[in-house]
Amino acid sequence: MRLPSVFTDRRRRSFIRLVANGLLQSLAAVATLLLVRKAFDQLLIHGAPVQVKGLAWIGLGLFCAAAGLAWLRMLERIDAERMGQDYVHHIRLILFRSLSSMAPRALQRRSSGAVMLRFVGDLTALRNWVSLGLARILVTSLTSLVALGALAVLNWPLALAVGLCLGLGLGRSLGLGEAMRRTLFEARRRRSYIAANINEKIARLDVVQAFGQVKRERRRVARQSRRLKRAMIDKARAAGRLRAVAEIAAGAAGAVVVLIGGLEVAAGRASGGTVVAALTIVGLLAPGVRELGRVNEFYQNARVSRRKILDFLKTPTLVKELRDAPDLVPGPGRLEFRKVHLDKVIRGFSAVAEPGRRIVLAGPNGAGKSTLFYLASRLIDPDRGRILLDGQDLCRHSLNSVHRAVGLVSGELQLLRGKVVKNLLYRYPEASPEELERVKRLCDLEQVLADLPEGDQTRVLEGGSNLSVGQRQRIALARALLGDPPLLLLDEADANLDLTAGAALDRVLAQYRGTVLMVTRNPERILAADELWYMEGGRLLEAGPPADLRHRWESGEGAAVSTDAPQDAESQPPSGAGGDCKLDADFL
Ligand SMILES: Nc1ncnc2c1ncn2[C@@H]1O[C@H](COP(=O)(O)OP(=O)(O)OP(=O)(O)O)[C@@H](O)[C@H]1O
Repeated sequence: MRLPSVFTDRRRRSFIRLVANGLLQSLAAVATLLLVRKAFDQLLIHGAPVQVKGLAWIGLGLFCAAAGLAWLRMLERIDAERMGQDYVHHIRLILFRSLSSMAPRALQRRSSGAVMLRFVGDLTALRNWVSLGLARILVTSLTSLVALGALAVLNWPLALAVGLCLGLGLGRSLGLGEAMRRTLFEARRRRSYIAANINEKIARLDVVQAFGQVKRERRRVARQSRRLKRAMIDKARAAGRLRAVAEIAAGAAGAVVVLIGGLEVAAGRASGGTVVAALTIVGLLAPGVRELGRVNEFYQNARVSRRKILDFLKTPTLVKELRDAPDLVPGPGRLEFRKVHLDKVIRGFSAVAEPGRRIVLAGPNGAGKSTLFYLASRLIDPDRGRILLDGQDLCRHSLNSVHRAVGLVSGELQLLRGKVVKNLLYRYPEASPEELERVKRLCDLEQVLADLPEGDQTRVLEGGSNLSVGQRQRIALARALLGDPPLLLLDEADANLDLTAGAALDRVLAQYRGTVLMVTRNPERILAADELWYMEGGRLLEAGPPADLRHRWESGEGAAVSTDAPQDAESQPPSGAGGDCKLDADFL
């Protein structure tokens, strides 16, 4: 994978403008060179009367050249920023496209602080390199080459000496690049650690306080901050060295002009005006050369950022969207798992949920229930096997159409910042007002909304933190039901509901026409279901009407795998858990 080139699309225009700008700046520098030389050689001859009119014209010319240079540098800055910002905008969209198609579990492997650094720190580094680095190199090298060329026409030893000083300075600063890169890398590593830690503590401050670990966390941040401080100072030291080299190069260029210029004048090969003009040129080029010292810093920074961004873009998506995949056509909601495997979490799971059935998924912690929901809602694709909704393989249809067909409620899917109504409509923004009203009625949301200060216009904070857990769950349930998907997945959606809210959920279960797969710990709801699938270690061990299973388990009968769908060899319960296994009926 590669990042797009800087010089493509609209940025090419900025680049061409920068080249033209550099050439015009060179002309202004050459004009300055010639005017200064003329002033000192022809008009200010020692002992001759001062030619005020001629001097006035030269003064005006110098002013125009300086004003022109100032204007060109202003335009240079704007074009350079445009080129940098356009590039960063492009990369930001690539990053977000990649982020938004990542499976949540793949993203969770990275800390959110580190992910934020890709969007903030790394993009700033790329922008600095393009706007302040590349553009500066372009304009400064053009101006320097043309100005030194003009000086060479007047006196080549002077031009050669100035060119050598500046060139050696540049070479030395490039030589310091490796040390600069090392310190940059360390500073970024330290910044990433502290960002990840603080980011986590912002989200989990309640955990820190509830367990009385405030002091310890402060000490940890102090330690990380001290290390970051040291790394940043090392980085500043390396950057300082680079700048010092550029300063020395600019200063040395001035000194050699005086030295070689003096020798050339003494030898009669150069006029005093040429030497003064050469000094003026060094003065004009010096700021650009000093900035070139920073360019290396920008370059090294951008190199590390580029690597980090590429590394982030390589994060496996866990979900592959086929090119031109057709949309899934919603049907009555028949869900079938066919020998599904996923990374030792789900092992040869096969089962069928017939349309309109209410199925409870049960099993101990870590059995793979939530993972199965992730698979059925295509937040992950299986390694092997197929999942079919109304006979259509989820993996072979467009992601959007699959997400439309499946409503998922899970503690993992929190509310987003914005109004309640925005959250309700999030899954199906084009829903009609009638559809929204239908779902509000179905979920008995009126009472929940009446309790909120501004009804459905109430602002929800990040994660819904200003709402009670039950209120959040009821809004999340309505969000999942909007658009009437044929399949509803409820992952402990009733975990925090009071009696009224629980009754509202039961009404939804009674009235909803599609198929429901749910994880619940509520015994009445389990017994009211049409079927119970019991799983352990990613395998389906038992399936059947809940009352039958309870009866068998209470009578101490061993559980045998029994489901409509055939189980493959790997999906058979391991010895001791299959024909002989004694399932714990406590959850009933
Ligand atoms: N975000 C994740 N990334 C990687 N693996 C995960 C992730 N979440 C869960 N797992 C793994 O998947 C396995 C099944 O977890 P899952 O959450 O599906 O179980 P569960 O049956 O829903 O458990 P519980 O009843 O505790 O919610 C676990 O062993 C866990 O290690």
